[in-house]
Order: sequence, then C-alpha cells, then structure tokens
Amino acid sequence: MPAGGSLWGGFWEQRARQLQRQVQSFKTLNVALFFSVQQYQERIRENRSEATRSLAGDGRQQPLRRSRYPALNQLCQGVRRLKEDLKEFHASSLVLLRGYQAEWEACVSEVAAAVGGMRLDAEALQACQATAARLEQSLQESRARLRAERQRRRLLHNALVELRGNLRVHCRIRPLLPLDNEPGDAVSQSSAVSAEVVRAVDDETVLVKCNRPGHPSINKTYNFDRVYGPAESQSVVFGDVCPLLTSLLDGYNVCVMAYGQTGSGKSYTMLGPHSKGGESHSDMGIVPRAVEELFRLISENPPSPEVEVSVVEVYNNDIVDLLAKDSPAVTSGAKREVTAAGDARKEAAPPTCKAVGSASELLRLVRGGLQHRARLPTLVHEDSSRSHLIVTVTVTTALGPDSADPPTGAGRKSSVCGPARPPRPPEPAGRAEQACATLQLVDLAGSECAGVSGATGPALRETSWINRSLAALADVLGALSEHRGHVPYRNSRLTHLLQDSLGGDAKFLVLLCVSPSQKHVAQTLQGLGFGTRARQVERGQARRRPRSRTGAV
Ligand SMILES: Nc1ncnc2c1ncn2[C@@H]1O[C@H](COP(=O)(O)OP(=O)(O)OP(=O)(O)O)[C@@H](O)[C@H]1O
Repeated sequence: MPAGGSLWGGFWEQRARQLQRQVQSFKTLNVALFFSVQQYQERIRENRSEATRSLAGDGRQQPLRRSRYPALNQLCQGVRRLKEDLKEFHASSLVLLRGYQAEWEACVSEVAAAVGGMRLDAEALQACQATAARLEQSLQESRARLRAERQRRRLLHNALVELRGNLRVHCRIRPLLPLDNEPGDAVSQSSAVSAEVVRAVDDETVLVKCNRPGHPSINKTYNFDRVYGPAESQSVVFGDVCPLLTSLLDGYNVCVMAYGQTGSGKSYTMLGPHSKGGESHSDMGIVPRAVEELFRLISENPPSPEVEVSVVEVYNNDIVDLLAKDSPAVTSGAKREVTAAGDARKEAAPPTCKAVGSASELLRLVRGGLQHRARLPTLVHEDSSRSHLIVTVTVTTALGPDSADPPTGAGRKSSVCGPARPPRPPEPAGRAEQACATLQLVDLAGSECAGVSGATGPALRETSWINRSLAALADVLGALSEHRGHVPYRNSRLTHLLQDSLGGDAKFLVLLCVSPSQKHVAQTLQGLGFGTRARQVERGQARRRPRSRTGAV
C-alpha cells in the first residue's frame, strides 16, 4: 500500500476508474446476453411452429405414399434385372479374361522362346567373333610373313640383278590426265575410269586390261623390279634412286634413264613438272633431288671430291652441247655439235664440262641448258621434248690406301650393295689413286606415232629421228640380252653416247613411264615390251672406276 496521504488519494482514484470500467463492461455483457436470450426464445418459437406444420403435413402425405408403391415395385424389378444383367456381364467378362490370359501366356512363352533363341544367337555370334579375331590375327601374321618373304625375295633379286649386271627396270604409271581424252570419244570423256586400262596390281606387277570394240581384247601382266602406281609421289620414286648415289661416291658409274612414249611422264619424273624450275619441293624430279642428295652425301664425307657437269642433247642424231652458252653459234640459234667420248672422229669438240661446288650451282647450269633444249607442242603433248637429254655429273674422289675395291657402300650411310669382290693389288708407293665415276641422268624423247602426234615438216623429221634412235636403243639391248658378238652401239648417237652405261659396268636403272589411258595402249604395250627386254640383259657385275692421278680411266 502507498505510504503518503496524496499517494493514497491517487491509488483510490485509479481503483475507482478501474471499477467503473468493469461496471461498464458488465453492462455491455448484460445487454449482449439479453439479446442472445431473445434470439433463443425466437428460435424456440419457430421450431415449435415448424413441428406443428410437420405434424399436419404427415397426415396429408399418407395417400401420396400409397400411390407410389407400384412405381417402387417397378423400380425394384428394374434393379433386379439390372443385377441379373450385371451377373451375365460378369460371367462373359470372366470368359473373355480367361481367353486373354491364355493368349498372354502363349505370348509370354513365345517371347521366352525368342529370348532363349537370341541368347543362343548371341553365343553363336560371340563364337563367330572369336573365330574372326583368330582369322584376323593369322591374316596379320601371314601378311607379316608375306612382307618378310617379299623383302627377302627382293634382297635375293637385288643380289641376282647385281650378278646379272646391275640393270633394273622400274615402271611408273602416271595418273589419267585431260590430254588422255580422245576427241569425240564419249566413253573416255564421260568416264575416266573406263579409259584407264593400265594399273599396278602390286609393287612389282603391271596389268593391261582392255576390251575395245573392234580390237582383240588384251589381258596381260608384266613384271618389273618395281612398279609405281599413279598415286606414288616423286619422293617415293627417288627413294629407289637414292642408294645409287652412294654407289656413285664409291666409284661406280650410274645411269638413270627415263623411257616411254611421248606424254608418258618422263620429263616429269626426271626434272619435275616445270623443267624451268620454280616447282614446289614435293614435285621435284630425280635430277634436282639427286644433285641435292649428292652434295649432302659429299658434305657428310670429307674430303670433298671434284664435281663437274655437262648437259647435252641428242637432236636429230646430232649431239648438242647445251652448256656452250658462250658459243656464238648457240646464241644465234644454231647448235654446236660435239662428240661422244671415245669417238674416232676427233674434229668435233668434247662437251663443255663445268666444275661446280654446290647443288644450286649445278642446278643453275642444268636449268640454263634446258632453256636451249628442243621442244615442240604436238597433238599428244603440248610441251613435247624433241631431243634426248643427257645430264652427266662426273665425281672424282681421292681413294684412301685401304679403300681399294671395298664392298659397295662401305663407309656410306646407305647403298645398293653388291657381293664382296676380291681385293685389288695395292698401288705402287707414291701414286695416289682416284675414283672417277659418272652419273648419267637421261630424259629420252618420247616414242610417237606421227599420225597421232600430227607432226609434219621439220617436226616429222624430228619424230623420225626420235623413233630411229629409240629403235637403235632397243637393238642394242636385244644384242646384249642375246649375248651377240657385235652390239650395234654406233647405229645411233644416242646409243654411242650411252655405250659405257648400256654395255659397260655401270649400275643402270631404266624408268619406264607409261600412260594408263586406253588411247595410248598400243604405245604402252610397246614400252612394256621394251622394259621386259631390258630386264633380260645380263652384263656382269658392276665395277668401280679407279684411275691413277696421271693415268686415264
Ligand atoms: N606422275 C605424274 N603426276 C602428275 N602429272 C604427271 C605425272 N607424270 C606426268 N604428268 C603430267 O603429264 C604431262 C606429260 O608429262 P611429261 O612432260 O613428263 O611427258 P614426257 O614423257 O616427257 O613427254 P615427251 O616425251 O613428249 O617430252 C605433263 O603435263 C606432266 O605434268
């Protein structure tokens, strides 16, 4: 309770206000209760009057109920019928259901049987796959064996070739080109494939298969030491020439000669697509590649040998010096004639022979010489060579005291090895020995049929000389293969120039170029025949070409 009198007064005032508020709320509650009581009383009254009304209505409805009995009866009968229908429906549904169940069970057993069958199939498939894998493996093994056998056979064949005289024939089939289309020939124009009648069966076999209406059908195979298909690159072809350069530096004469009809790819193979240079490295022909490889080998094996080059062409059976640029005769258009080494007629000058110190220097000279080479567009080839081109690279190497006649390739990175030969007797003291070897790179003019090439006038004379010199070449090879006592080298300037390589002791590679086209099939058969005859030549083993510093070869 508060302590002071004023505090007491405040307390009671507050208390009085509270009580007044309570009284007020009780009054409000009382009024609300009053109204509720009145509402309840009102509801009781309403219920009473409703009950009275209901009792009165029940008395009125008795007759109505009685009138509704028949309808109720009908309704009951309808319900009964409905129940019976329902029962029937149930029974028929049951029958259907059983039928469906039987069908389902049959399906299930069919599926089970199929699954079982599939499992068996899968097992059989697995067994087949296992067999296929075994067969694949044995195929791989057989292939590897075949490769090894081929390699062995090639080595044996190489040894045989060395023994028979180092003359190899490689055949290159060029791709089909637009120039192979025969004017007006619907077949070859519409289908390049049908016009392709020459193909490489494997890397040693060429197949010629041709059925032309009105001509006897041809189906013939030819074997060579190596066959290049149309897709084989310049570098692949050079890969087989490359080892010969090692032999050259070991003192062996080497000759690589491209033979084939006009437009068959000889210049492409030997020089590249543009003989004037500027081609991409991958297109480079054998001449630039051989020159680069030669100087690469030289740089790896010091001391450097002396290298000289001469470039001549045989044109209309005249030997023309293509390096004699300074000659007024050449600049004025007439060409200077020279003679083959060993020719009895001494009145003609030997070809210009230039010393070179690098591959680029040598190639510059060759390209310069090529600008003077005789060329002419013909109906068969728009840039046809009308002369035989002979690039001769002479390499003179000083031989060490223990280097007399080693097996080919000794001391070099790679080589085409011949069988070992007995050592030569030692040179007298004080005489340094030199190996002087020549590399002849020959791009022959193409054989051609005057009627087909459309040659007339001077061009016809060129064609005639080309064909005559190629016939002379075939005669020489024929005489060599038959071991005739007389070999007609002097029937043509070409064979005379190549005498050392053809009948001598050089390592000789003939690159036989052929067109795959049906249009050229007759010339192709002639070329393949030439290659086959060349393979029959046996010349004896290649020998190194040593000479004393003072003496001649
Ligand atoms: N392997 C090849 N791949 C692509 N094109 C080639 C191939 N061989 C030759 N050719 C093309 O075929 C055409 C004829 O080739 P090439 O000039 O070498 O013939 P050729 O035998 O030297 O003819 P000719 O004896 O008349 O001079 C050229 O356009 C050349 O580029």
